[in-house]
Amino acid sequence: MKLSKILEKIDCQLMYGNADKDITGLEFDSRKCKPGDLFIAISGFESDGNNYIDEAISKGAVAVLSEKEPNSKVMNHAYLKVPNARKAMSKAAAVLNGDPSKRLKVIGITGTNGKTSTAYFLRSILEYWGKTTGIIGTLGNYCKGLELESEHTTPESVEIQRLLRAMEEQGAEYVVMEVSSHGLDLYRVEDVCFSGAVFTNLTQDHLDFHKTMESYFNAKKRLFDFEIGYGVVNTDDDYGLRLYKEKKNGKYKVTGYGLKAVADGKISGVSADDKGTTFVIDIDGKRLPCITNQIGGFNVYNLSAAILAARNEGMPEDGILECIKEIKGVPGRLERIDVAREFEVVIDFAHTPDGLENILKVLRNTTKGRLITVFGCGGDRDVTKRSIMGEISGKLSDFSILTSDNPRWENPDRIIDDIEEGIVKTGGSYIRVPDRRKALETALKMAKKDDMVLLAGKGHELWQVVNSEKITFNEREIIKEILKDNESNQDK
Ligand SMILES: CC(=O)N[C@H]1[C@@H](OP(=O)(O)OP(=O)(O)OC[C@H]2O[C@@H](n3ccc(=O)[nH]c3=O)[C@H](O)[C@@H]2O)O[C@H](CO)[C@@H](O)[C@@H]1O[C@H](C)C(=O)N[C@@H](C)C(=O)N[C@H](CCC(=O)O)C(=O)O
Ligand SMILES: Nc1ncnc2c1ncn2[C@@H]1O[C@H](COP(=O)(O)OP(=O)(O)OP(=O)(O)O)[C@@H](O)[C@H]1O
Ligand SMILES: N[C@H](CCC[C@H](N)C(=O)O)C(=O)O
Ligand SMILES: [Mg+2]
Repeated sequence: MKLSKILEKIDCQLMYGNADKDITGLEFDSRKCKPGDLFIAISGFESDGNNYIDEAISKGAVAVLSEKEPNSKVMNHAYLKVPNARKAMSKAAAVLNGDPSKRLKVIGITGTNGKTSTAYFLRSILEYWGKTTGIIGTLGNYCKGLELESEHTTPESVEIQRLLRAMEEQGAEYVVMEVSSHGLDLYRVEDVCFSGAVFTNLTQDHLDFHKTMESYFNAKKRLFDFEIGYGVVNTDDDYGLRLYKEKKNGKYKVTGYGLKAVADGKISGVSADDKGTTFVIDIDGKRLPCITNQIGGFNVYNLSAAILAARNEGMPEDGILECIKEIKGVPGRLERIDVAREFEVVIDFAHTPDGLENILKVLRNTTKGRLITVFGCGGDRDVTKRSIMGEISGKLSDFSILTSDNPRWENPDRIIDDIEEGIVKTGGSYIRVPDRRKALETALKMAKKDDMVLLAGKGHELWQVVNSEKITFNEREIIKEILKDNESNQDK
């Protein structure tokens, strides 16, 4: 595509060069630049892309986009100055990829917890309706057999637009997409045209990045400031209720859901056993009797959000209710591992205070014996959530094993110190086992008849991030190996 086509759509000044050049791709990382790319120089939190312009050019970039004045003459290479490089990058990506979200129906899901779960449920429901549906989120990006790599839950705008185009080419009519607060703050979804948006909840996480809950909320709220078709909002959540009240009489329809009276989609009659859950949603004078194989109070919320979004898309209610009866669970969320022992093992992705509290309450209700919890907290992330999670586990578990969960550049022992600060307040029993494999061994050795071992925090993750290295760590496999070793030791 000619650079001039992109220029037409963005607020920019052409400082050098001409706009007649052909641009074949966009790249914000100089190390990955290819011939024909437009290099976007971003001033980041860690470094400044402007320092890598020469490298980008040496790798073949033919044009540069930046917020800064050019400091070396890049006459042969068009140089565009923009007020906001991330916003310009998003627009350029949409233009270069032919604005796929204008033809697709993209449903964005935001909130602290439950995005992946709600997205998976919604995709299953839409596909049951016969709609080809792509998904973008924490578990990867998929569409009808196509699998596309990306690093983030909500990828960079350049990747998002590329993914949406690929999904459209794959025949997608719908795309369900997790929208993280980082994604919103860093303008990754600025040029995605959303058919609808869901808000699951807002509880403490990511304060390393947002600093305060208010600015975290404001980031999430941006999804609802776009020109969206409708909103589906959890009104049992305090921040959700604020959002609902603010947007209720606005430009688009907002459906509140929850157990409390204010909801438009009012949930009641929740009843669960270990095989599933039943509940009712009253909406627009109708009763929707929901029967599902899924358990966990939080999944009642996740399913309700998915049901109401599908309903807003025009899917017939009987199809939705039929689909949720046997809907597929989400990998790494409340996932029971078949250990063939008298105790049970569950893997879950709880990595926030609210997530951990919820999963522990669910398991407490279904466990006759002791609840043994293995968990840690991510390094280089919200430090203040650690002691709160320690406190929660101390109160709700019979025994906690404090271990590592992606220490990244931090010292694992220091992270555990922070968790320990919270757990000691409760008087709950615990030990520190920083090596996660040893922590799993300890838990499995302790577990007796009717006990439940919860492995929290890693969920679907098949790795442990130590410094910048991603070391293979597959909890499902490791559990099996440990149990096999224990068996053969007993046989000796
Ligand atoms: C806090 C955050 O989100 N940071 C993102 C941000 O990084 P940054 O601004 O610090 O970038 P930087 O390292 O300073 O570099 C500035 C620019 O120079 C470029 N560069 C750098 C070095 C070089 O040699 N050449 C070069 O061109 C970089 O590519 C970048 O464009 O912009 C980068 C690229 O534009 C992102 O990769 C990076 O994500 C980091 C790695 C990250 O870990 N993000 C996580 C926290 C995240 O986004 N998580 C959310 C939430 C998950 C959830 O709760 O579900 C997600 O959506 O995944
Ligand atoms: N609606 C919910 N409310 C509170 N906790 C939830 C909810 N849904 C799931 N959880 C808990 O949070 C964990 C993460 O769920 P899920 O992966 O769906 O969230 P997410 O918002 O996608 O997280 P991430 O921000 O890491 O992408 C689950 O394993 C479960 O313990
Ligand atoms: N999306 C979350 C995932 C956390 C997963 C947990 N295993 C950790 O590393 O803290 C984050 O980036 O904060
Ligand atoms: Mg997710």
